[in-house]
Amino acid sequence: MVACANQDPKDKAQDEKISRFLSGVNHTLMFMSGKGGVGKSTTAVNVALLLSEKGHKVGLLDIDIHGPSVAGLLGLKGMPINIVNEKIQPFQVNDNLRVVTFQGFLDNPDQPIIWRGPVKMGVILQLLADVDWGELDFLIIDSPPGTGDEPLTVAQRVPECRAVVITTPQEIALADVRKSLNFCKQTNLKILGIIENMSGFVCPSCGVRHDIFKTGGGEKTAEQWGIAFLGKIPIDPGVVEAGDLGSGIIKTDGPAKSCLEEIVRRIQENLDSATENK
Ligand SMILES: Nc1ncnc2c1ncn2[C@@H]1O[C@H](COP(=O)(O)OP(=O)(O)OP(=O)(O)O)[C@@H](O)[C@H]1O
Repeated sequence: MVACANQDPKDKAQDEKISRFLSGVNHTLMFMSGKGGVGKSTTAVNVALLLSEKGHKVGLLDIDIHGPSVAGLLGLKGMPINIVNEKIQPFQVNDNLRVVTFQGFLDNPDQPIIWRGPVKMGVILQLLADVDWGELDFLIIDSPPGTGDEPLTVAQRVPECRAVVITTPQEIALADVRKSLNFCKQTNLKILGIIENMSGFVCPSCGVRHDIFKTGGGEKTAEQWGIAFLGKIPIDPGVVEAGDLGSGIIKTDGPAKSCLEEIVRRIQENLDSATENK
């Protein structure tokens, strides 16, 4: 059930502000998942890094208020937030990648955020409306798992946004993904496609493949729902290492890197054909 309140005049002004601030952004993608821990932030961060390495201007916005991971995955823990003329200045990670995460506002990153919905929504709206992104080819939004205030705010306030849904292949994750897909339908959030993460593991010592969380569930779900399948990423210890070091998958040479490169290619292809068919 989607509980959408009637639009308040204040909302209209806020919406205008959001579209003004995002007017220089070509594509906005929200990375979502039904279940926690399926690798949504890892995928979002690495897709952003790979796009930026290809020369695209990329913004990465972490709207996971309770468990932000983007700063850690990029090795940026403790980065301060810079505000100039009341506009949040994104942190420059490389020539083409700029990042904003709520973590930058916290003095102590280990302090839990204990807020109710309206306060949280105010912060998310501020992260959408007050960041000085400038011109971007891609804005990638990393949302927390599930269908709460954070993805709902983006779905309602950023009409040009498209969802990229991450899942692992086993039924317990797919059951929650179906909720995410229904959420997209009910909020009219366009879906760019599904990514299946942690899809099989090839033992580096003996070369035998083990489908630890099964395989193919994300692809099958995409087929059943008539949604694009963007690709599979295997379990790769290099991904964990890159995440813990904050270095990004770009610096690894395991099997996940080539799969992510292929996924980035499909994301671009699908966006191009979506734009042509507009
Ligand atoms: N393909 C993979 N192979 C191995 N480990 C992975 C893979 N994808 C993600 N991981 C690891 O799984 C853990 C969880 O990943 P991540 O934080 O990206 O998940 P999430 O879905 O964003 O979680 P949250 O519920 O906090 O939003 C991390 O330690 C990450 O390194």
